[in-house]
Amino acid sequence: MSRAVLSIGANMGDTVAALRAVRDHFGDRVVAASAVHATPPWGPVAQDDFDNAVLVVEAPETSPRDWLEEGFACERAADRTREVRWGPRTLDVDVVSVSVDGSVVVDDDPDLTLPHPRAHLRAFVLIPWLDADPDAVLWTPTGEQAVADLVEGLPADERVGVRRRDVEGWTVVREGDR
Ligand SMILES: Nc1ncnc2c1ncn2[C@@H]1O[C@H](COP(=O)(O)OP(=O)(O)OP(=O)(O)O)[C@@H](O)[C@H]1O
Ligand SMILES: Nc1nc2c(c(=O)[nH]1)N=C(CO)CN2
Repeated sequence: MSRAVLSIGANMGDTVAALRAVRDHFGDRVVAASAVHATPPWGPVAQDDFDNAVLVVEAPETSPRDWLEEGFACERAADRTREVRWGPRTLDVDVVSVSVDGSVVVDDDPDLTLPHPRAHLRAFVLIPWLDADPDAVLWTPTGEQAVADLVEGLPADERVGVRRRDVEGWTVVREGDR
């Protein structure tokens, strides 16, 4: 079984519709979904706040590259353009981590680096991930770390800006609930 943690985000257009479209795309393969979180922009570009969520998806026989390609397909469907690195976008789908038959995939391929090399720094990834899976663990070059501990270690000002939203029709599914 292949399992991926996907970080999805948007800060242009109908952001909630864009996140919903990704969730609908993965359908029954979504085994956990965080709440939608409003998050201040991470990175050097001044821009509007994002809406972010984390989906955990599972399916047999799906390679890491397949998960990435499906994310790209969702981005294309949202008319995503890549103008400025870390700039505003209608949809971003990042593959945070993949495991196959329980083993974490570690790869430094620039086209698909796993786990995502900046995930451990990002409140907009870690806080929603913790919401979907309170026991989540992230592989890092210095060993596995509980996502709860990574969140604790973030600067307080990055944590407080991330706010859980109550979005009509968006059901939170916690790991193990299904
Ligand atoms: N784990 C990953 N998830 C998604 N894309 C990845 C990953 N590793 C490498 N990439 C590559 O990164 C490229 C740029 O992706 P994108 O424009 O979404 O980056 P970004 O969202 O601006 O920045 P960041 O990578 O810091 O999230 C993609 O073409 C993709 O091939
Ligand atoms: N809060 C937040 N900030 C970002 C995001 C994102 O999804 N959420 N995506 C970015 C593109 O790489 C850059 N900055």
